This record gives sequence, C-alpha cells and structure tokens, in this order.
Amino acid sequence: MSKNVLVTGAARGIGKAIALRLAADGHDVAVNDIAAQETELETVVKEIRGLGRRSAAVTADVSDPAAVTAMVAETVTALGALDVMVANAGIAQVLPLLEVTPEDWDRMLAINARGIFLCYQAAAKQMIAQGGGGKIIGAASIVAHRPFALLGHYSASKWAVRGLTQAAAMEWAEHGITVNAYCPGIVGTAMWDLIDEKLAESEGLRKGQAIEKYSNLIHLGRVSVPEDVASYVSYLASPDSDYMTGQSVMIDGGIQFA
Ligand SMILES: NC(=O)C1=CN([C@@H]2O[C@H](COP(=O)(O)OP(=O)(O)OC[C@H]3O[C@@H](n4cnc5c(N)ncnc54)[C@H](O)[C@@H]3O)[C@@H](O)[C@H]2O)C=CC1
Ligand SMILES: CC(=O)C(C)=O
Repeated sequence: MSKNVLVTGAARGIGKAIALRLAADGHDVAVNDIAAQETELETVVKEIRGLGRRSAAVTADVSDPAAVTAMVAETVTALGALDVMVANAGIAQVLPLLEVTPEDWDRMLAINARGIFLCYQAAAKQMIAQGGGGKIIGAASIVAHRPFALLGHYSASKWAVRGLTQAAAMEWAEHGITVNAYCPGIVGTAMWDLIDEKLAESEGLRKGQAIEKYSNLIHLGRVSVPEDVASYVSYLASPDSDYMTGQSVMIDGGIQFA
C-alpha cells in the first residue's frame, strides 16, 4: 500500500538513495535538506516524479525546532498525511577528543541528536493525531555500537540516537508507531570523502588510503553503497517489519575493527 514518506538530508548520499528506493517501492516521498542544497533537492523531486510518485521539496535545518514543525506541516499539506519518517540528516567531523571544542560538541549534538529527536517527536505528534500508527526510522551508525577513534563526539551523537530509538519505541508502541534505526558501516558518500581526507591527513596517508585501510576490515570485501542502506530502510518502512521496534541494526558488511 502506498504510504506518505518524509526523508531528511535527502539531497545526496544515503538520504537520496532512501528517497528514490521508497518511491520505487510505490510511496509518495517529500524530501528535506538545508536551504543551501535546494537545487540538488529539486533534482531528487524530479527523479521521484519520474518514477510516477508525488513529491515535494521541504527545506529546513533539522536542528531548528520551529523549522522541523513547519517541515512536517508542509509535508502533510503536500502529501495529505505522514506515515513514514526517515530522520537521516547528519554531519561528521574528524577530530581527536582533546581538540573538540564545546562549540564542535554542541553543533554535532544539535544536528545528529537533537535534530533526530525533533524529527521523531514532530512525526510522532502528527501520526498520533492522524491515528493508524506509523513508522519512524532514524540514522544511527556502527559507531553507536563500537566507537571509532577520531570520531568521538560523532560516536556520542549516534549512541544518543540508539538510546532515543529504544525509548521512543517504548513510549509510542501504544499508538501503533514502530521506531527503529539503521547503523551503516562505511558508505561511499560525501561524508566518507571528508572522513577519508581527514583520517589520511592525521595518519600521514594519501587521499583514498584511509578508506582502503578500513575497507580491508570488511568481511564482504567492499565498502557499502547508499543503496545497501536503502534496501534495509525499505524493509523498515514495509509491513514486513511490523513486529520490530526499538532496534538499531548494523548493516556494515561485517566490519571487524580488532
Ligand atoms: N556515510 C557513512 O559511512 C555513514 C553515514 N551514516 C549516517 O547516515 C546519514 C547520511 O549520511 P551520508 O549520506 O553519508 O551523508 P552526506 O553528508 O552525504 O549527506 C547528508 C545530508 O544531510 C544534509 N544535512 C546536514 N545537516 C543538515 C541539517 N541540519 N538539516 C537538514 N539536512 C542536513 C546535508 O546537506 C546532506 O545533504 C547521516 O546521519 C550519517 O551520520 C551512518 C553511518 C555511516
Ligand atoms: C560516518 C560513520 O558513521 C562511519 C562509521 O563511518
């Protein structure tokens, strides 16, 4: 059955792949990103419409409570309801914990933890008002299970998503809302381009060598592509996952760090 979906951080990378996959699955999909990504977002809207589904671009900074409320309202105006929220938007920063400033910490947590909380909460309020339940899905990471050196404050933000996902699943089950998170390993997106560049700098490697080094730890022998994550989110958005809630599942190709 066709559902009304909102995906945040969908101008590129994992969010874009999720939006296109859910549209290909037969859902109508509104896509969000920051205003600076509006052109890329409009391209995604065109691609979704090309798949025969309804779509709309809703720009908002997910760390801003008023903007998140407006984003959900605009989605409901465009699509008629909100049945599936994919809170995907996030940022990364590679820095030793000894060099992380309070401002770095606050920005990381504002987008990756508060932003996910605001999206979960605004979606749940809308789904409860509608009745009939819903599915809330968030972006955590493998580092929500096993922190990654030089990604300390990023790891902390993803542990927050994992905890929030369990708590929200408990509180909203009575409304028929399931809440789950996905925990990718190393996905070849702009985010990992940045991580590779910074890790290479700090380890005296050339660009591309850091990601290669970590790729060698993946049992399945390759870095993930955004579509690997989108397949799993497709399952979480489908009735097949109706009996699953509060989980933060790794989709990492079997990384063995140590
Ligand atoms: N790439 C990877 O290896 C992994 C990524 N993840 C998580 O998956 C999610 C997507 O990651 P990627 O696609 O790789 O990243 P990306 O950097 O390629 O894309 C992230 C998107 O989020 C948007 N965004 C950033 N701040 C925002 C804000 N305040 N409000 C709205 N949109 C905002 C960006 O403009 C961008 O379009 C993130 O939450 C990330 O932490 C988790 C594990 C691994
Ligand atoms: C970006 C991220 O979450 C990892 C594990 O690389």
